[in-house]
Amino acid sequence: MIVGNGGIATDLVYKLNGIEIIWVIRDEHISSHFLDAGAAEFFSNYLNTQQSSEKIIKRFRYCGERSSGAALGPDWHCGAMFGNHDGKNVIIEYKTEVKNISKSDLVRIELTNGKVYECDFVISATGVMPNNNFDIRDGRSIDIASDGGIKVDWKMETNLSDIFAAGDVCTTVDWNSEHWFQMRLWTQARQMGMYAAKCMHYVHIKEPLLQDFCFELFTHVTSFFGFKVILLGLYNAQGLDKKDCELLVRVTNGQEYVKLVLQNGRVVGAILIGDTDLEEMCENLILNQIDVTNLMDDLLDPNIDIEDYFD
Ligand SMILES: NC(=O)c1ccc[n+]([C@@H]2O[C@H](COP(=O)([O-])OP(=O)(O)OC[C@H]3O[C@@H](n4cnc5c(N)ncnc54)[C@H](O)[C@@H]3O)[C@@H](O)[C@H]2O)c1
Repeated sequence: MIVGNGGIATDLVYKLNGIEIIWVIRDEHISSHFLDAGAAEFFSNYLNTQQSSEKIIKRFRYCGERSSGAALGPDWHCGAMFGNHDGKNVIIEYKTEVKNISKSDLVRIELTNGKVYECDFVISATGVMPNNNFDIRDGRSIDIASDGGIKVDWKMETNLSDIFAAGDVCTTVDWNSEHWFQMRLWTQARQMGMYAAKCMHYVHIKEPLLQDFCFELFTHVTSFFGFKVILLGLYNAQGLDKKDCELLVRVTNGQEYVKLVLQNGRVVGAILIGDTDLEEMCENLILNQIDVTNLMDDLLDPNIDIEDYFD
């Protein structure tokens, strides 16, 4: 049984083969932490896919076996994992949670929807919680945000001067980034860590500092069910009034899912699944805020090379 609907759960459902999986999610569609209902529908055909061979990866791969150091990033698991079941079968239990777990020979799980399952093991992948449980020797206290994270300003500094926080433990407050928002992801943790070090140095040498450009635009690149997934800007209209937004969607089953989020005729976010080759165009459209009202019909027309248009 896999409990949770985020990155780890989605990765594992794809990577585990030769096994029967019961996937317990609180939401109405899979992978809701990242995807909208349309994208989840696109992936629904791949739930029982047996992953055969790894695609060739053209980037440096991290390995945790020989050394310690940075997080493994997308290499936190290697290759496919096989059980001893004939084939693969994924059963999804929507809009439910675990009510009770007990252990005899097998693990017995009672769900809030009344169903009871017995399984060999349970993987709980229900996200991260900031660990804010520490004391400062001189009795001063650090400001904590409502989600439990340590509040940091745009220089990653807490309310106590010379104390900085970065990554999952912190919560960004009053950051004026139009197209960026915080999400507890290893990519952001890494960027924040490097940026915090730079901020500390600049505070120390008392020189002015500009906010790092990686906080200008939310970007996350990953892969789900063997497809490249790129999330840009306010890709799910995060923080926007949905009434003001328009969506442009192009779906080619088995190949790609493209969704652009527009507000006042300007692209503010995008979900790109598959080898769409649209990421650079979307990034530029979001950052430049070009009015595309007159181009709506052409923007996702596969017969028009829209990138040339903007060049
Ligand atoms: N290196 C990588 O490529 C990689 C891959 C996956 C995840 N991660 C990282 O690992 C961390 C944890 O990942 P994750 O998948 O656990 O978290 P996540 O934040 O991606 O998703 C958490 C999910 O759990 C659900 N949830 C929360 N409480 C629940 C409950 N009581 N019952 C059922 N569902 C519940 C939420 O609705 C959400 O869908 C994240 O920071 C993530 O960035 C890294």
